[in-house]
Amino acid sequence: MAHDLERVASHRLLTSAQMREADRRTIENLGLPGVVLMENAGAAACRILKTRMPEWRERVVVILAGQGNNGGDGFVVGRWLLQSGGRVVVLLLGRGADLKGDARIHHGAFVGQGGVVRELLPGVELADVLHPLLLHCSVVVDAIFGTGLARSVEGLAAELIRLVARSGKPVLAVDIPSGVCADTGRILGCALPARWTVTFAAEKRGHRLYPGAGLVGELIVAPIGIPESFLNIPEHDVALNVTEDLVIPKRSPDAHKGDCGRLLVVAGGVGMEGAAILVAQGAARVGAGLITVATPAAAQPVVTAGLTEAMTLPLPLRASGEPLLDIITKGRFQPDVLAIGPGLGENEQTWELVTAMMAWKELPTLLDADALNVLAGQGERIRHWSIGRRTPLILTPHPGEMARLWGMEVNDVRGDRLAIARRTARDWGVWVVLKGAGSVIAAPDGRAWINATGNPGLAAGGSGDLLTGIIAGLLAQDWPVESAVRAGVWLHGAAADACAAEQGMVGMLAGDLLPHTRRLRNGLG
Ligand SMILES: NC(=O)C1=CN([C@@H]2O[C@H](COP(=O)(O)OP(=O)(O)OC[C@H]3O[C@@H](n4cnc5c(N)ncnc54)[C@H](O)[C@@H]3O)[C@@H](O)[C@H]2O)[C@H](O)CC1
Ligand SMILES: [K+]
Repeated sequence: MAHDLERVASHRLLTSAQMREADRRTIENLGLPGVVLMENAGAAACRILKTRMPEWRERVVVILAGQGNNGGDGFVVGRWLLQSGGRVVVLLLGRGADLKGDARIHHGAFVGQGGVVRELLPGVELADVLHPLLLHCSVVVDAIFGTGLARSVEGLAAELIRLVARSGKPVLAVDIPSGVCADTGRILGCALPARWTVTFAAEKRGHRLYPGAGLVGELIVAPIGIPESFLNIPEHDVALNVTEDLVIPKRSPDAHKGDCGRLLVVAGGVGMEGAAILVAQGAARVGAGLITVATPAAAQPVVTAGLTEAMTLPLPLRASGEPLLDIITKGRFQPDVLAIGPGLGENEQTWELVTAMMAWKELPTLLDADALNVLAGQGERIRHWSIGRRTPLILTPHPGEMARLWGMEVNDVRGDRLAIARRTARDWGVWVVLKGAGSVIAAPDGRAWINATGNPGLAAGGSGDLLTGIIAGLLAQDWPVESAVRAGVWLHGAAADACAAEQGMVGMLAGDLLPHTRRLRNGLG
């Protein structure tokens, strides 16, 4: 039963406007009144509370309610808890008499059932009200703000959130932790961290976008009667990055190394040999057939020593007079896919190399790290490259690299990572992976995905290089670009999660992820 209740019907990540629209359609097209949806929402949250905290009845349940429909859900939770013989106190921000619509109806039902509502009005000594209640409380239900949060949280609401957060009591958030913007994951003023969040019908973007995503705790999606067809509409073009819907080519039983793709990695430099090695190892561990690493001549011996299976190619220094690209184009290795950037250094030579390679041959190409740094402020050039291209161009910046590409502040990138990733993909006609907690993947056609695998253990040198290798290695095996990029990002994070499960997050090395990457990649097909 619980399993069915928690079934995830859709991987779409909705905005609050899209959710309201699905709500409206259900009310108008199915004739189900909003008060029924609210009843279903509150009842589902109540069931989750009881399963997650079986000892809830031993103490008081404190429900924090706001003036909107999120507060209405809170009254439904309260009524069901009362009917199960529990003790409940609702702290309502504002007056019961000011409530409207469905929330007003459920306030009435709660009070009718004998429920206690304490109204919090300006001038109240919040600490005096909260202290004794929290002392005897098992769990706090956060029904202050949901998807209707429209501006920064201030005043009494902010004070309430801060006091409850400081108490350390377990919090079950209704729909979304109050204070988190459902569309962007931004924290509007302050927000209440939850141990569990029960959301309705589908996840919202704010559940997966940081920093808000970090406050959600365990996320449970409960159906409330909204049909799946109202959730899965094409305009709902942002989804959780899962692998089930991806086209993953099967390897034929008689495959030989030439069938598994030839990848040319252009990476590394003196003191940055490890970057080139990690790209190649990532690609090898996801199954790329033949890998050649072109690296500055002075770095080649170290890169070669670090790689048993891959080949290396020395890039001459400019002083040799030989055009950099010649050494690659004259070589016998004819690549299917290019990965350029990690460890090359932000210098003239890298710029020359990147621009020459982009002009050389139209191959699926991934640009990362210094290949992106040398293109700072050159979005127009990137857009030009992508015009008329039949093979994908993939950029994998972290927020700092993205900021440099656009010539903007890194905080502006961080403030709305989804929007900037989508704009980059659409305006420049490229695939984008904007890295960071909850990496955003954006396609040139406007679709986007938020990745949920991975953990802070990845915040260490080398992990980006590994991701580049993984995506390029999958591309080299002729995976469709969407599959290579999405599965690559998923795999990279999932490998980190598997690694953390074994030995913890701290001290995780990019190289530690390789065996997990291999195992998980084999699980994909
Ligand atoms: N959409 C659905 O299918 C269902 C949603 N339910 C629940 O309803 C909320 C959304 O309700 P809504 O009334 O639109 O908004 P909120 O309750 O989140 O908040 C609006 C409320 O708060 C005021 N307000 C907004 N921002 C602030 C602020 N910073 N400071 C103070 N006050 C603020 C605003 O003016 C309103 O009064 C959704 O999350 C679900 O929980 C249904 O119950 C089920 C169907
Ligand atoms: K809430």
